[in-house]
Amino acid sequence: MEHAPKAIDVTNDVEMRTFNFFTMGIDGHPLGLHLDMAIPTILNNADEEQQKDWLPKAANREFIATYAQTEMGHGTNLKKLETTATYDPKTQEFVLNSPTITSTKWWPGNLGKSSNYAVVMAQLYTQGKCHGAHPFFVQLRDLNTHKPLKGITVGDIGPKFGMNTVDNGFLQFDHVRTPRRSMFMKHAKVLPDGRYVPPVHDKLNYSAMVFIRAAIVSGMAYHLLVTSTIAVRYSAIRRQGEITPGAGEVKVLDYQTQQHRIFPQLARGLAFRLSGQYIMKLYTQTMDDIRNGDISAVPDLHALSCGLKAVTTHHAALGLEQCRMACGGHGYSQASGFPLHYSVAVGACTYEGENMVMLLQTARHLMKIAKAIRAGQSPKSNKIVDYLFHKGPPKCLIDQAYDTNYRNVLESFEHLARRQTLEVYDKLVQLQQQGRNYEQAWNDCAVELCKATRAHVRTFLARTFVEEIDKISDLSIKSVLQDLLQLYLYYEVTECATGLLEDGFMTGQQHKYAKKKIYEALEKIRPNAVSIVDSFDFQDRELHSVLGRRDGNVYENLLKWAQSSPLNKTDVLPFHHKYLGKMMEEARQRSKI
Ligand SMILES: CCCCCCCC/C=C\CCCCCCCCCC(=O)SCCNC(=O)CCNC(=O)[C@H](O)C(C)(C)COP(=O)(O)OP(=O)(O)OC[C@H]1O[C@@H](n2cnc3c(N)ncnc32)[C@H](O)[C@@H]1OP(=O)(O)O
Ligand SMILES: Cc1cc2nc3c(=O)[nH]c(=O)nc-3n(C[C@H](O)[C@H](O)[C@H](O)COP(=O)(O)OP(=O)(O)OC[C@H]3O[C@@H](n4cnc5c(N)ncnc54)[C@H](O)[C@@H]3O)c2cc1C
Repeated sequence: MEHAPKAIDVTNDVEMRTFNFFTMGIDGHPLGLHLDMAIPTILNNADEEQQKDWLPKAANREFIATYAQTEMGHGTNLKKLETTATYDPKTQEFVLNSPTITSTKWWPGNLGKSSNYAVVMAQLYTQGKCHGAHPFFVQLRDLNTHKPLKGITVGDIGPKFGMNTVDNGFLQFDHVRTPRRSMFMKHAKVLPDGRYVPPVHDKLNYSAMVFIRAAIVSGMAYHLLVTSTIAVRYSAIRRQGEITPGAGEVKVLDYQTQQHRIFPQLARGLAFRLSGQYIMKLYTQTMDDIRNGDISAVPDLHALSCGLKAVTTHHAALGLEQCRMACGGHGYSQASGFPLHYSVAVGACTYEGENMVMLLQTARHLMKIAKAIRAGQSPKSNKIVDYLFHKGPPKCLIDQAYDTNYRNVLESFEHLARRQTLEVYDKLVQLQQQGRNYEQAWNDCAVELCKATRAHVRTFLARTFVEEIDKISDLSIKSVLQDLLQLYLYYEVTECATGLLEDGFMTGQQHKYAKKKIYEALEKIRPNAVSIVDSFDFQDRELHSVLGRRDGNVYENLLKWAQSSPLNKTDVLPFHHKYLGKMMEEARQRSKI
């Protein structure tokens, strides 16, 4: 038939994701971990033969797999995972075991009820020696009955803060045997006789985590752009109060405070989107390099993905909350769509590496660079960190008339990142000279180390935003985006003003100048705000929001939404006369006596 709907191609990743997303919503679905973590693990950690066997079946959804790493007792410190996989050369099998309560796998998405396979991270023992955590591809449930296999205890961990459409689960192994070839063998291997062959880089097993950290950056852009769309649209129909007495009530979007609350979230959403594209490209390139035997970019990718993940999830959480509050009372209703987006987005501050831990990972990388700088070494043509080696201007120049492509603003961010990085490095060295060991000194500097990472990530986000806008050739689009860029950059200057003022780099006057540029940008963005968010072309079913409806018919639909609540199916609730009615009747009778 000419107009028959085309079937979804389940082997097409983008098509599948879009389909899942529209049919099952944003708070997760049974295939989430299968698509986002299990398949990437197969792609990057299975050897050729394993891929040939597992990948087509995974793409075709002949099984559903999850990523089971975190345990009840350990999520961050992977060295202390307790699940063991002990090789038995006699049978050429691994024996998987959960020796303690705290070794119970806990949290993996879709593990509870949906998955019948899992990528399981377990401490690998062979020939009496532990080689650290390695991934294994393990069948959990019978393919026909879906019952757990012998020796496996599996279930759901119960309701959570949000994402309750995902069956996050628990899992225990009681000496479960799995073939030798169920170990992912692209990097490390165990030979039939039990000899261990180490990988070229011992963190290559962690590539699925790196993938999600990179993906999260665009994910957070999505959440911010969606919620600022809701807030802008609602603020453009909500009228309350007057700016000019007697001139009638204004749209709340006309208040400067409202613009200052919402527009920076829009600008950050765009910034995250552009950096999200950058880091995904870097991820793909690095994985290609690894396939060709070049692992040199692995530390850079790890450092950038950890820092971006931590900063963007934190800012998304704060930004979403601003959008909610900008919608007043109705923002607190589920009809706004905010509770759903908020509870999904804040999960990302924790999963895939707790944010502080991620900031500190990037800081490790920064400290190596600081060491090289202090040793007088030259930069190594690394676009992301080379600026740290260069001396910038001694004073801030943001208020100079000629600031081609915001060079002066970028140099301010660079100055702060450089100063913070070198200062905390010097402190680390000094503490060690005073007798602290490295780990103690590190802990004493941890807050400042996190600040160094944030300053570095801010520099990266800002530079990427400037460079990407510069590439746009359509002048009408460019000019609108330049307004958002202006807002973004000066907003970030004020956000880190303490650091810029602290060493006298920026003056109080320049701080005032940055604020002036923010207010100027808000004014320029206001007339285009609704068109900007409309241009994202989100469908109403994506926003899940009565307030953010594209047609702006908020009030009549809010009433319909409330009337359709299950509580309103009957005028009088069935148990009214049994409890509250009875209570009031008895009270009335008593007061008559
Ligand atoms: C259009 C739709 C949009 C909708 C919106 C969607 C929004 C979201 C978008 C996408 C999300 C998809 C949904 C996903 C659902 C949720 C999934 C959640 C899954 C999980 O949470 S899985 C579990 C994640 N767990 C963790 O992240 C654990 C955190 N811990 C670690 O990573 C590590 O242990 C550590 C980094 C803390 C330290 O590692 P460790 O092994 O102990 O190593 P060290 O000895 O400390 O370090 C040695 C050395 O190695 C370096 N290193 C560590 N990790 C890596 C790595 N991955 N790559 C490269 N190098 C690494 C480390 O820095 C050290 O380096 P150095 O010695 O300094 O040189
Ligand atoms: C919604 C959701 C989905 C998840 N999905 C999965 C999944 O599919 N698969 C899976 O395997 N796991 C999953 N997880 C688990 C998740 O990856 C971990 O919870 C996360 O990595 C944090 O680890 P933790 O719980 O051990 O936190 P902890 O490490 O116990 O964190 C507690 C506090 O200690 C601090 N802390 C810990 N170590 C350090 C340190 N070295 N330095 C400074 N501070 C430190 C942290 O900053 C934090 O403030 C999921 C979690 C959530 C919330």
